[in-house]
Amino acid sequence: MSFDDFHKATARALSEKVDEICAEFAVDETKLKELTEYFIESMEKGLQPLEAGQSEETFKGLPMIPSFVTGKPNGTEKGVLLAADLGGTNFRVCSVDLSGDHSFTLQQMKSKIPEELLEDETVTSHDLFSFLARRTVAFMKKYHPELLEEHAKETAKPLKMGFTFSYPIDQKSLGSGTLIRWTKGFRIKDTVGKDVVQLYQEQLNSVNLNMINVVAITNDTVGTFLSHCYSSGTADSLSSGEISEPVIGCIFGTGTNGCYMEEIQNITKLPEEVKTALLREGKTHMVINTEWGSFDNELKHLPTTKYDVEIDQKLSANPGFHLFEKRVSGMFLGELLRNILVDLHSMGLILNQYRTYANLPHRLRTPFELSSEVLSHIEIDDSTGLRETELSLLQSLRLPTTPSERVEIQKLVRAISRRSAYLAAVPIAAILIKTGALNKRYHGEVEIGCDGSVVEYYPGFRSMLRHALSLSPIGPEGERKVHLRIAKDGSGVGAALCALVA
Ligand SMILES: Nc1ncnc2c1ncn2[C@@H]1O[C@H](COP(=O)(O)OP(=O)(O)O)[C@@H](O)[C@H]1O
Repeated sequence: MSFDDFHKATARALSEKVDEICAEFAVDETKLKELTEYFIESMEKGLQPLEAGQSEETFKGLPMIPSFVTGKPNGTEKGVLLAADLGGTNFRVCSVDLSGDHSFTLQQMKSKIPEELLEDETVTSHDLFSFLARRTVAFMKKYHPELLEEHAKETAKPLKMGFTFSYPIDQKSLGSGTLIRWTKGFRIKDTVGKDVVQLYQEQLNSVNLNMINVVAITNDTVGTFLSHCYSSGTADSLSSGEISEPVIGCIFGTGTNGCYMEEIQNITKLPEEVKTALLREGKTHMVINTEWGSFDNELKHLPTTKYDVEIDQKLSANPGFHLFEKRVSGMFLGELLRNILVDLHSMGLILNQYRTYANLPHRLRTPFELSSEVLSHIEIDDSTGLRETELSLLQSLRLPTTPSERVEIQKLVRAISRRSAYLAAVPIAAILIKTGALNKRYHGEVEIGCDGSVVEYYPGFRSMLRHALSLSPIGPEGERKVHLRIAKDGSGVGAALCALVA
């Protein structure tokens, strides 16, 4: 065989293998229906008390965590509040001034979480929470020296803070929460089982910020929902004739999660005395943090490729958990592509200038090095010879590629993102069906408040999600009633709103 023929044969073999992999990533109408039905079943189970012998730590179903938030803001709330937000990549401290007319002003300081807090196995809770307290001091000094001064006086009132903590916690009240398990990077063992509000407050006290009272803990998803409720229904949207109702808050960023309002009657896992007390106060609904990243941890219905198994079992901090998240969220999209490329290389189909695995560029061998942002550039590259893809891969991974390899890489990227967006439609369709939201009121139009870089910036993510909604059991008619809204600064404002009602 000539050199040229050999190359053509390899390119053909690569293309065939890639098509085979892409087919494994496909999610069709039947699968969407099956997944949506199973999601509804999982929600119903998750609202019930744990069975004998089960614990929050080992429970494999949908966590469906009661948030103790029992009302939706309507945009008339007022006041200055503080908020802190610990996500998977950043820690933010903000002050929020709610003006009472659906608008607010926000000041914030964002700090990247240092690598060693995420990776070092010897890190303790003290290390993490003292970092958070030090960043809080930095924020107060920079943006609110007047409040610090004020608080030197004895007459000063404490400042309320809401803490957005985007990891599964067990809550018994709005003001405390025990960590169930870390997800998205952290591995700090001694935090599990502890009240993270208390850990944060102790460190704030020890840096002389005891005038800050952490009064509410919430989840980024619940925060997104509340903030969306506060901003929604402005004069602008009403004059455009919209009468849609906020029903879901969701995140598609480093991780993925969602929340909605459930009838308190249906939350049978709430202790009877709590339920009766709430109902006596006239509360009828509570926001449920579904923790949908954990949907189908038993892998009864989720589409699963060998790459999903590899990432979950060998490369993630929490094997066997958050399996939905590992197929959908920003943290895993690039890692899926990286694993596929390494596998195709091991079959001799791609990157053949590197003889062995050990010869591959270091970055291609490093787990979680390839960010979904790179995939977002490849997704829409229509330049000649996919030059932008070439540059993106060179820049991010120091990886040179041939034009025909790039065509195959783009196919893979599109298959990975499409599966992510299609799966993202499943919980949304399921919640709309379970709550009957599309049949309520006259038109049944609903708003979904979304936050996170993937839903905000990944090209085509929202339209793919919508397409999947139209294929799902809510059908094209249901899909048309859904308004996806980006909830900006959701978690900060949401936490402030939580602190306000605490
Ligand atoms: N332009 C982009 N396109 C696609 N994904 C992005 C983009 N920018 C950031 N991301 C991904 O989004 C995730 C970060 O999500 P983000 O919502 O910004 O933060 P977090 O979820 O940690 O609060 C990362 O996985 C990152 O790779």
